[in-house]
Amino acid sequence: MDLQAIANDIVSRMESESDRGKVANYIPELAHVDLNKFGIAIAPIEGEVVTAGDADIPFSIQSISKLFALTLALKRVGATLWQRVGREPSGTAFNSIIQLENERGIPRNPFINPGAIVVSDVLLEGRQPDEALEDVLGLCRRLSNDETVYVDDKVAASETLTGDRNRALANFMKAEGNLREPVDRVLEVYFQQCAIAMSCRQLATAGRYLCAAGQPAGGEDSTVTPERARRLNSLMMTCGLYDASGEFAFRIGIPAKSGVGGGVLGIIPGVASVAAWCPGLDRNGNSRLAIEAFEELVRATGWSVFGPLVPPRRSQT
Ligand SMILES: NC(=O)CC[C@H](N)C(=O)O
Repeated sequence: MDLQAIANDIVSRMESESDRGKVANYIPELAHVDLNKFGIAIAPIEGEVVTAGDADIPFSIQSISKLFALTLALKRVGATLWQRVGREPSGTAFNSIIQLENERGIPRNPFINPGAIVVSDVLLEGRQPDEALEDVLGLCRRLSNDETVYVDDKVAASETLTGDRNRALANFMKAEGNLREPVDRVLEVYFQQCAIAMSCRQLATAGRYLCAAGQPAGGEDSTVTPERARRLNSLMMTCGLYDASGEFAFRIGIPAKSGVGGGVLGIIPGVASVAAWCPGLDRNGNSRLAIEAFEELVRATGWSVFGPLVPPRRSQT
């Protein structure tokens, strides 16, 4: 299979797309990013990473960081985490408040904002915010094999200024007894981890730990056991794209995690890790063109955990 030709083809199709969605502007610093950017990187479990388009430009990974933070929190406290965070799709927006009150401060899953804020609390317990952040940043650097991965301070400052909704979620959980550390310190960790910047190449390389766990190519990496990788993948499948997770599973059929910076990381277990990026979002806060790119990719490669996608017959189009 010529992955380079497939990636090039996806980039040229995306270049001609006129409906590119809208950049996230509730975090003002993200509103400056150029809508015309598009990149894709495919990291097979063995061999060279294939890239096309703007695959080496770092972007704000935002909620994709929730995956790395969750990986570390599970290492820290194991399955006890599930007493404080659920494992069900939320069916609501990632920053919804209403469900949290109905469910007494226990977030539905670790990939919506309140769930990730609990995860930040777990990472912070017993240490300083910069130590907890170093843990997440260090994991991103180690997995991507690139020490240049950094926190974009402007994005972190921008979200700290405008993050009142997240403050509301965190204060409510504190009132319900589901946060142990002070709200400001928990959010300091959360806002900064969301502001980690990575390129598609770095992100796809990092995602290999989830597609290679238990495979010979997984080698000695002890980031996750094969069992935990399977569970993280299943959470990505059911909750990784918020309220659009069902639609993504229906159309594309691989575990994935999105962020409002416009990135999507997708895992094809045992095969490859893929990152796509275009900053324009759809109404659910997922990148419009990154999702299209994944659809093109699984159609061209047959990669889907539910079996190959067959190109539609002419009569059906
Ligand atoms: N969906 C996202 O990427 C949301 C992350 C963003 N930092 C927020 O808290 O709103």
